[in-house]
Formats: sequence, structure tokens, C-alpha cells
Amino acid sequence: MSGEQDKQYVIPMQPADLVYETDSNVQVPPAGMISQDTWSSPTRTDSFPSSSSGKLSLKVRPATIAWTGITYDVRVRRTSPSSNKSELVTKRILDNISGIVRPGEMLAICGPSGGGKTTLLDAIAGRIDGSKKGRTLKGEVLVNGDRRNQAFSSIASYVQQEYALQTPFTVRETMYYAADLLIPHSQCSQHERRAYADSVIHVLGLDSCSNTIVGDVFRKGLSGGQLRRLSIAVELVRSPSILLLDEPTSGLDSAAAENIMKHLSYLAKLGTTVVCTIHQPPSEVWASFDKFCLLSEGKCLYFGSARDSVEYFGRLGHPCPSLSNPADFFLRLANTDFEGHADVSALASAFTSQPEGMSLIAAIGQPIEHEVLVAGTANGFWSQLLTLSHRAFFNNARNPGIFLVRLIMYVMLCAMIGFMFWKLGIEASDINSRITMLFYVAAFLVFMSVAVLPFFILERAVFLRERANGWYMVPSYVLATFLMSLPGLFIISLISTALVVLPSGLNGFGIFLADLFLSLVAAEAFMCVVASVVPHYIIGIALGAAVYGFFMLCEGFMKIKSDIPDYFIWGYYIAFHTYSFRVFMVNEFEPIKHFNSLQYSDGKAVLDFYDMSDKPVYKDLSILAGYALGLQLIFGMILQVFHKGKR
Ligand SMILES: Nc1ncnc2c1ncn2[C@@H]1O[C@H](COP(=O)(O)OP(=O)(O)OP(=O)(O)O)[C@@H](O)[C@H]1O
Repeated sequence: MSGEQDKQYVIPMQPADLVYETDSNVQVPPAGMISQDTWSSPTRTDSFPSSSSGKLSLKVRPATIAWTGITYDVRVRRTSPSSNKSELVTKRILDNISGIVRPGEMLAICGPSGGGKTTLLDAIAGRIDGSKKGRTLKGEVLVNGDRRNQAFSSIASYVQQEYALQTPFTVRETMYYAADLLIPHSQCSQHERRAYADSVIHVLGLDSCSNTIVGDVFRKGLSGGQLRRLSIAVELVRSPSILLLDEPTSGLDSAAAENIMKHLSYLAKLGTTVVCTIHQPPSEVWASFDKFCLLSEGKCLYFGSARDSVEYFGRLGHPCPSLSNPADFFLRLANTDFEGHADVSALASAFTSQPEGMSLIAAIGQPIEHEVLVAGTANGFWSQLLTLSHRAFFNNARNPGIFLVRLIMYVMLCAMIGFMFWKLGIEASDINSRITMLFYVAAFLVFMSVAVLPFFILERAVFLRERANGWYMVPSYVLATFLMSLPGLFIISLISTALVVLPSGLNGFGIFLADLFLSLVAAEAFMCVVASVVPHYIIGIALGAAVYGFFMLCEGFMKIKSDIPDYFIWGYYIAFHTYSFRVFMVNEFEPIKHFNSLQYSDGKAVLDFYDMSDKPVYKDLSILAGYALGLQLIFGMILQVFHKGKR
């Protein structure tokens, strides 16, 4: 290992010239204390811990990232202007793009809207699925000279443009969960991890809102700029070797944008390799870039030192006017949507023959002496399970859309059922009341699980971000979310059962409760599967409603089993509503020995008519439990195979 690899890069902290709101408890050491070998960490007088060495250290493993010949084509449908017919054409999104960024450097990928910045960043991060039909992705991405592999997600963090954070948590809680997932527990105690997270909060100027929740449609939380800083902060927790950011300053005011970029530049100086896309950097931000890449129409017009770029374009006949922001000038040259742009194709081909273009290719080919990076998450399965379970429990409990709103819906509906079917007796009309009521319970209470789908889709965005950045394994996530959904569902089932069974005088409280609980668990698992396959929650709600509608039709109430047409009988068997409804019916009617009815003398006669005699409830309950587990397994497999964060 080289000397550089041995360096321990400690907590990224604020550079001396940055101004953040400071917590009175935080003492930031003077800049002179910072040395390349041991970066001093900010110390909290009240709670900042000290490990055995007196400071908490997380190692940044230096990583050089290079990409060569990145070319991305997609087949798109266009209407031909001559024939006015729609035809498939190949659109080149990226055209033979190369680049290299070393530890300690910050690259800005700039260019006009639609120039290919995000696509290039995604290609570098391995987030484009080139195997999809109609797409061709060529080129190579090298990390420390080796082809990018599984280890990439364990050393690189990608901060996407859209926020994907769990809404009920405060900034501090969000950061603590990130620290618990991303910092190896073998290296740091919880106290140390939290202190580290606090220091990142401080560095990103989030102290003043550390106790503010992220916020959602129910409750106002962080502002857009604070959300963006938190999105960056969570990814900084593990001190990534490579930090990729898509438009980190979009939506921020100029002071916040400048602070973020200064901080990123500072991180680069600590050894992180920073690559970000940025639409139009103001001059203060421009000054913080080491390297600059200008893209237009998917072509590279320049890649190299940001400082030398003005001289480069001047040499090609495009002198930057004095006192103007070079970034603004370059963007005007590159923006082909408006008047005054340069010949982009000529600039792109000129670059390859200029010394800057040739030295770039030569630099990519040079051997790199760095340690080999190894794949893996920071912590093992059980540790992830514990953290994710803790987080999922409080997320469910505090997210009104997941628990409270549903609880209120169930309470209101079940209270209405209870009062509608008040004290059922043994008259003929009571038989009908019982059956319709049980159908309603089995069908509609399950149906209401559709309401949770939009929240599952929001959760999916969080999962995608975290999984793509290598935070944890899919099984620990699926198991944690499944286990932690159970307490809430049990409370909903218990209250609903009490509100339905007690006023109406139904039989078998315990079996009713078990049946409703398992039906809701199965329904929730089904919704997880739906949420994992649909692109948008509106489609998910439509799909869920359609499937449930069909299952209700087949569950043995609308038509008894023997009357269901052959072409729909499979629906009777696959609908978990069938088993749910049957348990409700058997549980209710089996104990009733007499009815004042000519049609049904007792409960068994009702069950005979509905073809439900001799169906043990424990067997149907086991089938429901099997459904819940089977659907969770399918959910996990879909996440594992299809949700890798690629587009
Ligand atoms: N899969 C795809 N199919 C069709 N077109 C695509 C696909 N992916 C990207 N594009 C197109 O490629 C171009 C570059 O998109 P990209 O998002 O990379 O631009 P950008 O430079 O990041 O723009 P902005 O600054 O507006 O975000 C756009 O015209 C976009 O529509």
C-alpha cells in the first residue's frame, strides 16, 4: 500500500473560510490544526465522544475514476417531416465521451439543458441499463484502473436530483439512521457514529433545522434547499471515495449553492473524488472546480483543467470577454437552442486533436497504484435488520398515511358496520345479514389496503436510492419492513374486530381477529408487490382495485363455488379473499345450532349451501399466512432483480 492509502481522512469538517451557523457546543479547530495526515475533528464539549485514539476516524480509500468511449444510443419514435409517418430512429445521447478524475479533484460536468449531463453521470455510476431493448451503451468505466464492479456501490455515493427521504424523521434522526447503516459498527460505537453524524449536520449548515422533520403532504418540513443539503449529508456519512452529484445546487439560492460547492471542494481536498453535473454555475461556484467538462448534444467540447479552459477556447477562436463568467460564456457557445452558439460538432472534433484531448486519453491509459476495492455493505445482515426494523417501526408509526389515516378509516367503517348489524338474532333475515356483513368485511376491509399504495411508492424511491448506493441488502430491508408492518396491522385488526364483533354479537372473537389480521397482512404484501411493479401510484391503485374486484367476484359469495363458471374457477382458488371469507363464515355459522328459518335450520345448513362445510379454519388461516409470506418473497425477488437503481 502506498503512503497515500494509509492516510486516515477524518470527519469532513468545515474549511476555515466557510461560514455556517454554528452550534455553541461545537468547537471547530482553527485551520492550522488541520494537516494532511490527521485531520482533527470538531469536538463537542457535551457529547462528542472520543474513541481510544482520541478521535473518530473513517478511512477514505482513494479512488480514481475514468471513463472512456462512452457512447449511448436509444431508439426513439419520431414523425418524419417528409412522409408525416412515425418511424423508429436512433438518437445518440452520448457520443464517445472520455474523462478521468483523481482523488482530490472535483469535476463539473456543465452544458445546456438536454446536453447529456445526467445521462453521463448515470453512465459513470452504472445506472443505465444498456441491455434494455432499443438501447446501446458502449464504453468502459474504470475505478483505480479496474473495470467498475460490485465494489463500486460500496465506495461511491450518488446524490440524485430528486429528494428521496423518509418524511416523518427529523434531520438528526435521518442522519443517525444513515450513520447506523453506513458506518461499520465494528469500528465505531453508536455514540461515536452519532457524533460523526452531528458533525456532518454541522458541516452542511443543518444545525438550525436538525430537529425539523423532512415533511410531507400532511406536515410542512424542510425547505427545498435544506432537503438538498440533507440529501447530500446522508451520503457523506460514510465518507465515500467517489461522490457523484446530479445538479447539487439546483433550487438553492446563490449563498447556499456557493456553500455547498465550497464544501464539496473541501471534501475533494480531503481525498474524495467528486463529480457533479451543474447546469450553469455562478462565477463564485465556477472558481471551486478543478476540472471542467462541457457537453452539448451529447458531445464533449472540452474536458480538462477548469483554469485552462478560457485559454483553450480562446485558442480555438472563442475568447471569453473580460469580466464575464467563463461558465456563462461557455454555455452560450454550447447552447444550440438559441442564437449565438458555436459550431458544436466542429468544437467536439477539434477537442480530440488538441493537446488537451490527447493528454486526456494518455492519462486514462496510465497505470494507477491504489488498493483493490472490495464489495460489501458496511454492516452485516442482522445489524442492518435491527437498524432497518427500528427505522421502519417509527416510520410506520409516525407516517399518518401509513398508520393513522388508515386506523381512522377502519375505525369509522367498522363502527358503522357494528351499528348497522346491531345484535344479530336467529331470524331468517339475520342469516342474510350475517353473510352480507362477512362478505363486506372480507372484501372491503381488505380493499382499503389500496390506500397505502402511494406511500409504498414513496418508500420505493427511498429504497432505490439506498440500495443503489449500497446501504444494505434486499433481504434485510424486506424482512424489516414486513416485520414492522405487523404491529400496526394488528392494532387495526384488533380495534376493527372489537367494533364489528361486539356490537353485532358475532361468534369467535379470536378467530375473527386472526382472520382479519392475516387477511390484512396478505393484502399489504400484495400491495408491496403491486408497488414494486408499477411505474406510478395511479396505475398501482387501478391495478390493485381491478385485482381485488376480481377476487371479490370469485370468493364464493356472489356465486357459490359450484356455480362459478369453469373459466373463472381458478380465480376462486387464487383469491386469498376465498380463504378469508370462508374462515369468517365457518367461524360464525358452525356454532349456531338453530335458526327460525325454513331454508336453513342451523349454521351447518348455511355452510353446506355455500360449499364451506368441513373446511377447518386453521387450514385456511395457514393458507392466508402462506400468501403473506409468499407475496413478501415475490416482493423481495422483484426488488432484488429489477430494482437496482438503473434507468
Ligand atoms: N432513454 C431515453 N430515451 C430517449 N431520450 C433520452 C433517454 N435518456 C435521455 N434522453 C434524452 O437525452 C438528452 C439528454 O438528457 P439528460 O437528462 O442527460 O440532459 P441534461 O443535460 O442532464 O439536461 P438537464 O440539465 O435539463 O437536466 C435529452 O434530450 C433526453 O430527452
